[in-house]
Amino acid sequence: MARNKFDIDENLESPFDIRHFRRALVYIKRQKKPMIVAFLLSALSAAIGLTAPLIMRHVIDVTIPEKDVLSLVGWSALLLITIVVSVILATFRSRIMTRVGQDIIFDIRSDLFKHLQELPFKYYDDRPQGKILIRVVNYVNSVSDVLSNGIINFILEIVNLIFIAAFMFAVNVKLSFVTLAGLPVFLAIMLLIKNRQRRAWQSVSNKGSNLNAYLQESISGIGVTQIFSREQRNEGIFTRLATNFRTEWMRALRYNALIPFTVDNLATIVLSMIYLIGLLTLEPADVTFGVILAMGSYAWLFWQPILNLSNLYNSFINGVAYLERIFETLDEPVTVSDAPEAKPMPSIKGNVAFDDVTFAYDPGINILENLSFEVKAGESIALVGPTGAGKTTVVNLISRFYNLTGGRILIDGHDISQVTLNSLRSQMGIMLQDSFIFSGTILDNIRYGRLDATEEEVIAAAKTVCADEFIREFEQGYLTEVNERGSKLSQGQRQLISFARTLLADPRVLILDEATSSIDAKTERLLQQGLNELLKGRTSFIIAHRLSTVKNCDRIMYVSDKGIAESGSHDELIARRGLYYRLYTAQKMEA
Ligand SMILES: Nc1ncnc2c1ncn2[C@@H]1O[C@H](COP(=O)(O)OP(=O)(O)OP(=O)(O)O)[C@@H](O)[C@H]1O
Repeated sequence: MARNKFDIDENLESPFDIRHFRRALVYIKRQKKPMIVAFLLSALSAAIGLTAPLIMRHVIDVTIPEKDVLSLVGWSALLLITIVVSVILATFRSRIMTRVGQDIIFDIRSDLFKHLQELPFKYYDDRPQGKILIRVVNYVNSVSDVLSNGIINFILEIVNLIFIAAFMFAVNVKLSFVTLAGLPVFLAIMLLIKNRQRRAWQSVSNKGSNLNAYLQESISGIGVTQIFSREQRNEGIFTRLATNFRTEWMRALRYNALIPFTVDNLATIVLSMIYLIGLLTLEPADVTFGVILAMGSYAWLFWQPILNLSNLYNSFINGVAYLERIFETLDEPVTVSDAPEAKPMPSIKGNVAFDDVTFAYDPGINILENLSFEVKAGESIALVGPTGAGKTTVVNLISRFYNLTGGRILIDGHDISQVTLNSLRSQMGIMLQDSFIFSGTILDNIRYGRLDATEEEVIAAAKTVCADEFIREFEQGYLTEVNERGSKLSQGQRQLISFARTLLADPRVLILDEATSSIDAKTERLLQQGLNELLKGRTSFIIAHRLSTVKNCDRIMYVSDKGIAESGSHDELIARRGLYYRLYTAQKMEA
């Protein structure tokens, strides 16, 4: 399914599945104690609140006719106390539940983040980042309230309803049945709109997800947008997505608004019926004026939990749809993971062998086919060749970022699919063209390579790769704060920092994918000395379009036609006058 586009809706049409909700109990169970306390506080607060109509009935039927002022003051004071106590209890409950909600958010987000960190490149290749982000941020926010307050309120409203019904029947049975008569009408209306309402909210979440994905993509690509003056066009796309979102939101709200509208009208009709029937049967029967007033209050109170329950039902429906997305992410298989019997990779010497390797990103479209070669420890290998030939793919496979379609890759004779990922990758150093800089200081960024490195070691690494000089030119030197993606730094400076980071990690196998492409020729010459130091005794794979960078490598492999078309030293390949020769002479002529 094409998911990797901002305007393709995610599929949210699966029917309401209570299993997602049951699975969420894991998170709820961890909050059992505070939730029980909160529930008891709420129940107590609600029960106290329900005594008000009884007090009113007594005051109207007994205290006022007797003109007992002292008693009236006493009852008024009691009424006030019930209100104050009820408010205090509700405040405590609200505090507890805010905490519970945040703890649930924390737990789900931690699980999601941990899983996202383990998911293979393939997962990220297939979907826009914005759609991943909205799951971790917005969807988790949305379900937390349903899983915490939602559950408590649901139980509470049911209990509330039972309490109110009990009080109501205790006061007058006949008028209680008049109140209940509105229920079947309400249920029929709910049944009529529930599916449409659910689909409307699913659509809102889809449009929100699309909007988020586009926003994220636009912010990341703002440079390209401005270069190509695409602002107006992008605004058009954004307006379309935002309009879709607004339209769906308004549609969903119309369904939502139908519920209070129905409840209010039914409650008013029921209330009128109570007054009408009550007045018609007023004394000498069992109905007093106080009873009619109390029943009116209870009838009004009775419809409140029903309104709340229908709103909660709506939240549950949405919550389950969000839970589905969250669990789908958590269930996303970690396809690149440790084999059941995986052993740690022993200290790597650096012999690398491809044994009949075939690889496809998408089934049926092989990028590499039956590729075999051997590299001795300490050898430096250059991978050159046309764009899209598969050079990056070759080096990504050495670090096992993807699983092979066929064949094996061996390091020092160990099949890399049979060793633990951590032990393998921690001994590899990978530097990409787009050197990622994290928000923090330059020091932190270099130290990312080895967290326990001392400041001296960080500086030494920076010196080796010729980064020390420019870092010291910043006012704050190594403590200069850089933004996420390193927007304060030039592309070349980012590459140098990332070089220092890799050097610090002291890897046995080094992979440089266009790592020096943004460094000027003068700095590159300087860096070359450091690089020679860095390469000594390590196996290295260097991808570079600028052939002058890789001339001195022990071996140059020309990647094309799903394999290695030519392989040899620079001099050998020049003498052969083949593909490499043509590429080299073409570059020389350009220069
Ligand atoms: N994540 C991916 N999903 C599907 N196909 C991909 C993916 N990444 C790369 N490819 C395809 O695999 C082929 C090899 O890509 P690769 O990046 O290895 O080429 P390359 O030789 O490193 O190219 P360049 O010199 O442009 O960096 C290309 O045809 C590309 O379209």
